[in-house]
Amino acid sequence: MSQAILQVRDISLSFKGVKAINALSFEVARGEICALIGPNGAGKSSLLNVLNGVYRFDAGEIVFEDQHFQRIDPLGAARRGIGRTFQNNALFKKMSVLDNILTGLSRHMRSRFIEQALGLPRARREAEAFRLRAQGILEFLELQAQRDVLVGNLSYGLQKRVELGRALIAGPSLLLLDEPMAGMNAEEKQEMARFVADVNRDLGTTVVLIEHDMGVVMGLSDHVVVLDYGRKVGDGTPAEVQANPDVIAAYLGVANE
Ligand SMILES: Nc1ncnc2c1ncn2[C@@H]1O[C@H](COP(=O)(O)OP(=O)(O)OP(=O)(O)O)[C@@H](O)[C@H]1O
Repeated sequence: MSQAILQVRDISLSFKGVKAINALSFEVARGEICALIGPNGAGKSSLLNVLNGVYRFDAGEIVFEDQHFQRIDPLGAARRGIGRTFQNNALFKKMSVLDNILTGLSRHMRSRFIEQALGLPRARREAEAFRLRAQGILEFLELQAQRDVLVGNLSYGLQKRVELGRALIAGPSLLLLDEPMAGMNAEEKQEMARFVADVNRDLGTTVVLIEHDMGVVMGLSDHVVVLDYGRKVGDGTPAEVQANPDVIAAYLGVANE
């Protein structure tokens, strides 16, 4: 088993001639928290969409768990252990917290719809196992008290936590988080950072996250990759990246203006 859980090799992606990602290569070590940073339009979300199979890349390859891919599809990515949350959360507001978390398993069900509808034994056993897993996630994320609350009635910070739970229930080995702290107040950010660190440490999940708050990035990540116009302009520890003149010019300088 290689040290790197993920290798991005020379990946390019264009939209009608606009290069969103340009010959990008970097590695994510197993067990680390890797932050992707860069100005708006740098290609960060596009990269997450490439990694979980939503966008088809034009060139290069992805190596995940030592397997080489020239193409990834969303179902295949989910089944191989790549989980994902989105920038604008896509929860079901009129469903309970528990049911929202259970929707994270829809791609992993073995029993067929007809077996579920008829309540056949395999479907019943599967449903029970999934409920137990959901219960474990609720406890881990300290959401037991909100188990039956409709998601639309929760605070924004708690909704983001439910979204994390929905991604976690499938037991991903690699979790992609698209701005998990966006729009949060300082307290909510701190709380979410704690949960991301707990997921990484206690569940052993490798995390790749996009984040704009430099304080959060520097405190939480083991590794930072900096993008600008679809290219990599920095790659190293938070301290190395902070001291890199190209990064300061491309991003940190701009952010500090
Ligand atoms: N579906 C799409 N169709 C056309 N162009 C797109 C699409 N998605 C992204 N782009 C373009 O690709 C480039 C990279 O965008 P992307 O959203 O990946 O950047 P980002 O770093 O995530 O930015 P932000 O921080 O604003 O979310 C931009 O020029 C964007 O306009």
